[in-house]
Amino acid sequence: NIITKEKKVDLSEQIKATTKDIHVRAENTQLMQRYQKGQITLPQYKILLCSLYEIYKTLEEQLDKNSSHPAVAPIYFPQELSRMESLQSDLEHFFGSDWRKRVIVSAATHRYAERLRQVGRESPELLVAHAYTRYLGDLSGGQVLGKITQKSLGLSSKEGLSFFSFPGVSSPNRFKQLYRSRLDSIELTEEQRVVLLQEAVDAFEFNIQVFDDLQKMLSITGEAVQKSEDSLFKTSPMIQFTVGLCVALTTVAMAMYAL
Ligand code: HEM
Repeated sequence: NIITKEKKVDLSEQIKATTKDIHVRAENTQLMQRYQKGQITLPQYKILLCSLYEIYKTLEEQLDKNSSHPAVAPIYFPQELSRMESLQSDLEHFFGSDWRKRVIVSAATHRYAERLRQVGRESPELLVAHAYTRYLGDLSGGQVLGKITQKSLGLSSKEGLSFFSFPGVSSPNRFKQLYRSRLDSIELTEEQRVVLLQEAVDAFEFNIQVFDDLQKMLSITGEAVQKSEDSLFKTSPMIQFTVGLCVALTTVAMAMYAL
């Protein structure tokens, strides 16, 4: 009828408006704050790369599998956007040729990847929300983050930073425009649209949890190093008890032997 045929709000505008608040939350996570201040260290960056690898590997596997799905096809740009290979070469740069054995992934990253697989299996149109959240982010704030990373890590060349460069995209702004027009061309029922917008918020939430997990892992690793240094001088109560027991038993045994 006439009412439903009235001009609909574009999906690209709706998705941006719906994720505005959670974007601010993502920017304000401790990890992103430290990042922006140029306080990211090499161990921190390496661990972030591991998570990004797991996320993009899964996202791109699911996009490839569903590339002819009517909702996915318009936003399927493997040549221009695919990050898997660039992450592989960055990981190889920082970890060496045995990088595959050294990739460690946090629990939140596993949950994110699990959601991507589930969506790919059960409702591929929701992959649009995930692709939007990562790729448009990379083409926006990601460009500034690339420069910050190079500076923070004191890298003289672009080596190890291929994640941030998109050789197939000559103008990120123009590409973002194209991407938005493709988003707007996707046909969705009203219900699918509502669910997709929520999935975009969830996609940001998954990213926030990954950042929080990494932040925790890093402070624990920091503390763990400190603790293991301390423990060279302090023995645990259990060991103290065991040593005490051995001494006591030896004393008793020696006393019995002497008798
Ligand atoms: C330090 C952290 C971040 C900074 C400084 C930052 C900055 C920006 C900036 C300047 C834009 C362009 C806004 C515009 O074109 O109007 C943008 C867009 C975007 N960012 Fe971020 N961002 C950060 C983190 C993130 C994270 C963690 C995600 C998601 C994982 C994300 C996802 C996006 C998306 C999807 C867009 C496109 C919005 C649209 O045009 O529809 N950003 N960001």
